[in-house]
Amino acid sequence: MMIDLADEPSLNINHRTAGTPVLALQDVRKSFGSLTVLDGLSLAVYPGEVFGFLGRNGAGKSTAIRILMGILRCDAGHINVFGKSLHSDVVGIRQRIGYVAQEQNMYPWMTPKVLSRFVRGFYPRWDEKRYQKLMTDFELPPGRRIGTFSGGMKAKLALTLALSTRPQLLILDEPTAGMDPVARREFLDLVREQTMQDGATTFFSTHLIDEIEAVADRIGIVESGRTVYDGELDPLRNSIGTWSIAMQDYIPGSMPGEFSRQRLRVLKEGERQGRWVVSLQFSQEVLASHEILLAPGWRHDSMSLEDVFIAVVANA
Ligand SMILES: Nc1ncnc2c1ncn2[C@@H]1O[C@H](COP(=O)(O)OP(=O)(O)OP(=O)(O)O)[C@@H](O)[C@H]1O
Repeated sequence: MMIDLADEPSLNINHRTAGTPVLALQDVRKSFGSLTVLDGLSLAVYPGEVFGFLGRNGAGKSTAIRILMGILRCDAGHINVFGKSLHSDVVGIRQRIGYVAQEQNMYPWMTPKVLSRFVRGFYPRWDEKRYQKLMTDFELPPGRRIGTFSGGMKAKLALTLALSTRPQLLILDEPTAGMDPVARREFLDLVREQTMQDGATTFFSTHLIDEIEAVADRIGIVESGRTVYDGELDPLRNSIGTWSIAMQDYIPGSMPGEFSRQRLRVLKEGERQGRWVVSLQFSQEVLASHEILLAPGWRHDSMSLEDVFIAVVANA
């Protein structure tokens, strides 16, 4: 039986339109000299969601975030935050954003206690009670010099600061780098809990797949400065499958089922441990219908989210 693929398979943008986006990037471009880092990046983040921004090292995540924070200017494209153009009111917009950078550059001679006195003046919504509570929850010593903190402690302090501004948008740039697994889980749980409490929106950059799985409602995958997927995790996971067959049974060019090569996307195929392995992406309708009839000798192999991510970025 031929399978009828109603839609062309694609990795295109599939927005869930839940109101006006809190954050919208459209065709954003940025180069450093001859190096193009953002090559038409587009994505939208909706109110109340945790959006995982996923990409390999060097994909352009931090550059995009630095542009969002007004630290860098893009060469072209449009950025809207809270429904208005970023450049119309960078300062006002920043006051409503909590930002945790990849590396913490805090004055090493300050203590958390002194730091809160220093920072609160910049943020009209500063919540000292919350600051104290989070410091206690994270077991951060209020009177110790920040220069003596470990990387994980600094990241927790940065999150504490960001959340104490009662942000409407929390932007986290690979915040758990350098944390042990227990601390990382604690950190992610807190992000989830606090943002749900406030109804805030979170934009979370990482290259760690398990973090995304733990917290994100939707994801954007960036590769070479372009969005290669923007949507929920399950449809992406469900649209990709891997099948394999023993090498001696493989007929070159054959497929694991009766479907035409033109109507699907071959993400990867090749020999691995004596088997011919094929990773394919289908239209979601076909997968939802469970109509894939395997040709003799083929078996369906399970795929982790990491496999899915690798398949997607390798073909971007
Ligand atoms: N100021 C700069 N001048 C020149 N090149 C830069 C600059 N900032 C970033 N780059 C380059 O831009 C590319 C993307 O870097 P970026 O830090 O945005 O990636 P990333 O996705 O955040 O990576 P990672 O996960 O490793 O942090 C890299 O090749 C980097 O070397």
